[in-house]
Amino acid sequence: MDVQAGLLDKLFAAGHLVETGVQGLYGRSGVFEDVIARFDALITRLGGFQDAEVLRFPPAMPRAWFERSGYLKSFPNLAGTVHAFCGNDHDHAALLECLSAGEDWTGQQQATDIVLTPAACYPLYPVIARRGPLPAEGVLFDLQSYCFRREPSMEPTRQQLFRMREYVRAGTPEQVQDFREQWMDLGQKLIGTIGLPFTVDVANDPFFGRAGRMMKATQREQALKFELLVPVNSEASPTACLSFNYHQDHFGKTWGIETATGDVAHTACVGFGLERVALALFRHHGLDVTVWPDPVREALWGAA
Ligand SMILES: Nc1ncnc2c1ncn2[C@@H]1O[C@H](COP(=O)(O)OP(=O)(O)OP(=O)(O)O)[C@@H](O)[C@H]1O
Ligand SMILES: [Zn+2]
Repeated sequence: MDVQAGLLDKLFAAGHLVETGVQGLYGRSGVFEDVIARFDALITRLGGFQDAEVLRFPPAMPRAWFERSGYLKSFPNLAGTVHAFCGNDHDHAALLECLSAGEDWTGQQQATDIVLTPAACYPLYPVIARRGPLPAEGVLFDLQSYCFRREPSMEPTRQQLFRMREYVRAGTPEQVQDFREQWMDLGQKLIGTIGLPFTVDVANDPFFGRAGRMMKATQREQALKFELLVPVNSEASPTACLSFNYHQDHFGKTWGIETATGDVAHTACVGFGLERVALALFRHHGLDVTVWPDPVREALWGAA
């Protein structure tokens, strides 16, 4: 049974999400934002023992970094590029004419040197590489960004602009694998603390096209991606709220990141889908946060 066929409508009616007419592009209420901020802070408290370096990027990155990252090879359909008007007075007049005639005016737009960030960790790898070889203990970063993916959907959990909090580790294979193991435990503890039912399962990224089929199979065989899933839209297909990714030497090779001993660095990241966790909380504990179970309120807002 589809337990929450009307979840999106309920969220609109409660004012937690604000409709724009575009699927997956929503405004958020103050309460919704507060839930996100509290959950974000809970992650920080849980991860506080790690001494991660905090970095924040705007939700866009240099096109040159994006091109080199390999994203277009794997996910061309999800990418979002920033285009802008680069014309003269004549082109401006033509644009306005198209606009008022209800015709396509976007032919005037040209690609800029900026693209939208597809995952919070994408702008980080070139920055790590630029700093030179890693220290012997490796490095750990704390990131958060709005991310764009062109995947319009009626499911409130699949948005085109959403926030991802991440911890990203770079170092030796042992260091990054230990990190991922540790966060697979901590992630389950975290979601348990806020009273959500979950399962953890091996997963794959949505690699594009025929070549992508092979990559999906390999990723699963090698157990490079795990997801923590919570039923939100339906019990039958639970939603990935956290993901635990081991990239092996993919980004190390792409960006020339070296360990202290001169080997290609390995990387891993744990990603928290902030909107998805907030939506899971509303789905399971109700649309009114003041009546959420005491332990959940305590975990998010502290003791009353
Ligand atoms: N379209 C989206 N809307 C909201 N949150 C998302 C979306 N895509 C991913 N996320 C969140 O960001 C986290 C990290 O992104 P990741 O690339 O691992 O997701 P994903 O495996 O592509 O998700 P899915 O399999 O559902 O498409 C996910 O665990 C999820 O919580
Ligand atoms: Zn990542």
